[in-house]
Amino acid sequence: PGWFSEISPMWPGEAHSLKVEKILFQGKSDYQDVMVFQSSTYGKVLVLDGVIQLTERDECAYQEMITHLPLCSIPNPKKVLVIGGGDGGVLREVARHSSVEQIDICEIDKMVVDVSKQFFPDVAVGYDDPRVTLHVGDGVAFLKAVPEGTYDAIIVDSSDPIGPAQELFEKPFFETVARALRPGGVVCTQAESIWLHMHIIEGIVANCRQIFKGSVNYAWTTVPTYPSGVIGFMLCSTEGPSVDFKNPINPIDKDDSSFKRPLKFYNSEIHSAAFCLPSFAKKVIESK
Ligand SMILES: NCCCN[C@H]1CC[C@H](NCCCN)CC1
Repeated sequence: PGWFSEISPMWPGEAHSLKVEKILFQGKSDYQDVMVFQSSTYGKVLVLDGVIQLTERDECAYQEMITHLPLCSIPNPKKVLVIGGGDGGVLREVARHSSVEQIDICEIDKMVVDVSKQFFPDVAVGYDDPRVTLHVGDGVAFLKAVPEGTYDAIIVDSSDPIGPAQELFEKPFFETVARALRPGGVVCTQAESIWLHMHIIEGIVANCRQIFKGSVNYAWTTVPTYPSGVIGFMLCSTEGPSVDFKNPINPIDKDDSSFKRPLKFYNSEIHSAAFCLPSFAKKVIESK
């Protein structure tokens, strides 16, 4: 009864609101406030420190795009690491790729994992895959301990730069990611909104161009319940076999009945379209 408004200094002067039917969980972990509520029109909603992380109605857009943009750009991904993403949605999408043999996930906040398993079973289903290993801890420390060149793909499903994910937007972190990737390996990170965070994106692109000597591209998609209705991704590859992010080489948009649930959002056309940028963003991103 009433409305939840997502008010934050990260998007001053605006707030997306959702009508609340019932608050289902409220807690405080070692890292952040955790809340789940039943919304009137977007299903259940997960909120961390007052910021919407996912809703049942539109989480498919973000989870499918952040996963399939990198994994459909390289041949036969085998070893995949997810940093963050404790809700399990990215794991669910990675598990669709039959070439994948090992899926590691490093999530700092165990409460996010437990709350997702309790309230978002269709998202946390990703943990059921036998290839998945959960590490609860700091992604930066995890990556430093990983042998060089371990992973084919790393997906950084982080929250925003204010809070526990702050260091996942800084240069040292990108250097540990590059070291953990094989030659021609790929990383896809949550990279904010071109409407709200062009300055943050500018900094991320500049860092990535210095660190990743393969391809560096920015893609974006629509997620109605994220501020400004869009969210972006940095797609980078290390020096080695070339990666053309804009043309998927192993599209999985065929309606393959072998998947328990068909894809709701991703397909090979929207993959390529995701890299088409409006001029104000193109100017900044492609000039770095
Ligand atoms: N697996 C779903 C996790 C979602 N990650 C992030 C949650 C916070 C959200 N803020 C958007 C801020 C405006 N760009 C970005 C995605």
